[in-house]
Amino acid sequence: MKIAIGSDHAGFEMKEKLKQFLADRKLEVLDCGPQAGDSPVEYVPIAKAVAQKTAAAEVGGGILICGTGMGMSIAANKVPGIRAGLCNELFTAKYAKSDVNINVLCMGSRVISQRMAEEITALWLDTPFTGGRFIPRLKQLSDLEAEGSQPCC
Ligand SMILES: O=P(O)(O)OC[C@H]1O[C@@H](O)[C@H](O)[C@@H]1O
Repeated sequence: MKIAIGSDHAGFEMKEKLKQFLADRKLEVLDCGPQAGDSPVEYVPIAKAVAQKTAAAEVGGGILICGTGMGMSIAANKVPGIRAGLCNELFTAKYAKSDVNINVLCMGSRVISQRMAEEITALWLDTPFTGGRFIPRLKQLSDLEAEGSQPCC
């Protein structure tokens, strides 16, 4: 499986180490930038690149890292087809995958350690989607996405 990854300047170092972590797990990595972390990088274009590649099924999933992971998750969720989840601890990571089947994992490099980021990434990769009662809930999410901001009442 191929994973797209991206960060802003705050997440650059964590991204670089996660690339190696993914490669060690025999995963192909598509780096959507940046190529250096020594100057400011806006998170929105990077989130857009990773999310669009994920939504287009060019990759099997995406990982985004900024200071908190919050901006990245909000930006990625603007792309149709994306279920991005901000996971800075293990419990959320497990259920974000089993129940919500998030296709983009977002983390905060100023919130968690590299070790925790790797544990969260492994849990996200290894936890299967439960399916069953969660499938109609995901359908409701995509229906809501299709509705957009049209007033319903
Ligand atoms: O380094 P500065 O610009 O202060 O902060 C960048 C972080 O602030 C938030 O937008 C994001 O989490 C981003 O990573």
